Amino acid sequence: MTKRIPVTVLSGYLGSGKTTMMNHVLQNNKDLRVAVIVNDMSEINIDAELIANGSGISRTEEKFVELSNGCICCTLREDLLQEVERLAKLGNIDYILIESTGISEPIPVAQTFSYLDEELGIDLTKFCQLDTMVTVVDAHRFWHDFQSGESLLERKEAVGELDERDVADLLIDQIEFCDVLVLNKCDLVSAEELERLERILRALQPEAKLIRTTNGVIDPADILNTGRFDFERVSESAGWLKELELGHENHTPETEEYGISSFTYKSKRPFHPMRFVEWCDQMPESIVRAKGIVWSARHQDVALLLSQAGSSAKIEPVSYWIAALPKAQQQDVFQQSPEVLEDWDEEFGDRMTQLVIIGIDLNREDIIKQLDSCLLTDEEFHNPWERLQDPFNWEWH
Ligand SMILES: Nc1nc2c(ncn2[C@@H]2O[C@H](COP(=O)(O)OP(=O)(O)OP(=O)(O)O)[C@@H](O)[C@H]2O)c(=O)[nH]1
Repeated sequence: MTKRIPVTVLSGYLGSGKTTMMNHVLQNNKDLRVAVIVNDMSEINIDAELIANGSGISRTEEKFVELSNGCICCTLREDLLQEVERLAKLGNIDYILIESTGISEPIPVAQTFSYLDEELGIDLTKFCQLDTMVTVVDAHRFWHDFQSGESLLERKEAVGELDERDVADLLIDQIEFCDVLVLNKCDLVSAEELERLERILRALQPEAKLIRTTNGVIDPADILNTGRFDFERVSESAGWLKELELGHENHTPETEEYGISSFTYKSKRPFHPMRFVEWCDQMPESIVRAKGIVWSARHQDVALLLSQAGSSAKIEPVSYWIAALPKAQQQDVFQQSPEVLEDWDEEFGDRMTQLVIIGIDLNREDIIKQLDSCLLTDEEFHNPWERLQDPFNWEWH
C-alpha cells in the first residue's frame, strides 16, 4: 500500500497571518517536498502572488495550486477533493499544506479528509491523512473582531446573501476546532494583554498546543508531521464541553488569577422562554462564551442549544429530549447509554438546563441570580405551559 500523504490545514480569520506563516514554513522547511493549496475568495488573488514570489519555493520544489472562486468548506469542496487526489496520485510530494480562506469553518474541511465523498466517489482517506489543524489568531484584532457584533455580510466578506454568520461565530468555530492554536502579531500587543488573551484562548480551547508568533515565525515541526489530528478528540476539545464534562476539575487556579473563570449553570426547572431570550439579548459583557443545553417550558419535546460568542447569541432546537421519545425508543437509549438514568427525573426525565459560562471577571452569584429569575415561578410552574408566549415559532417535523 502506498504511504498516505500527511496534510496540514491552516485556518484563521482574514488577515490573521496565514500566508505570512505559510511562506515562513516553506522557506524554512528543508526536507519535505510540499504541495501548497491556497484557497482565496478575493478576485485579485494576493495570496497567490505572495507565494509565487516568495523566495525558496522553487528551491524546495513546492507545487502551487490555486483555487480561486470559492471557499474550501462550501462551493469549492469538489475542486479541493479533485486537486488533492490529483496531487496525491502524482506521487512526487511528501506533504500537502492547505491555506483555507479566512471565512471557512474548519469542521467541514476536516470532514472532507475524514470521510468518503459519495457524490464524487472520492475517498481522500486512501491517499492522505489529516495531520494537523492549525488556527491562526490575530492577537491585535481579536477582541475588536470578537466584540464587533458584525456579520460577515455587513463586512462584505460573506460567501453569499444567505451566509448569516457573525464574525464572532466564525472566530469561535476556528478556535474550538484545532490542534495547534497560533497567536500571531504578538509584536502589536503589550505583554500583559498577551498574557490575558492567551489565558482566555486556553479557556476556550484547552487541548490545542498554543504557540505565540510574530510574522508567522514558527518552527515548521510545530505544524508539519505533528501527528496530532484525531477527529473525535478535536471535536471534544472545546473549553465549554470540557467544563460540562469535567466541571471544576477543569479549572486551573492560575487562570483564575487573570480573572478568567468558568462554571456550569444547572437547573431542573424550565426557563420562561421570553424571559430567557431577553436575558440572552442582554447578557453581561463579562461573558465571553456561553454554550449549553436549555430546557424551555414552551418547548417540551426538544432540547434547545444556546451558543453565544461575543455579542452574537443563537438559540435553536438541537434534539428531542429522551423523555419525549416513544417508550420503545427510550428503552433502546437506556440500554446503549445507561448513564442517562443517573440524573433521570420521575416526572420530567432528562429535561434540564446545563449551560457553561466562560468569561472575564464574572460575577458568578449575580449571573446565577439573573438566570434563576428567568426560571418559571411557582405560579407559572403550576399553570399550563402551552399558554406561555413562544418567542421562536419554529416548525419542525
Ligand atoms: N505587525 C505584524 N504584522 C503581521 C504579522 N503577521 C502578518 N502580518 C501582516 O498582516 C497582514 C496580513 O497577513 P497575511 O499573512 O496576508 O494574512 P492572511 O491570514 O493570509 O490573510 P487572508 O489571506 O486575507 O485571510 C500582512 O500585511 C502581513 O504582513 C505580525 O506578526 N505582526
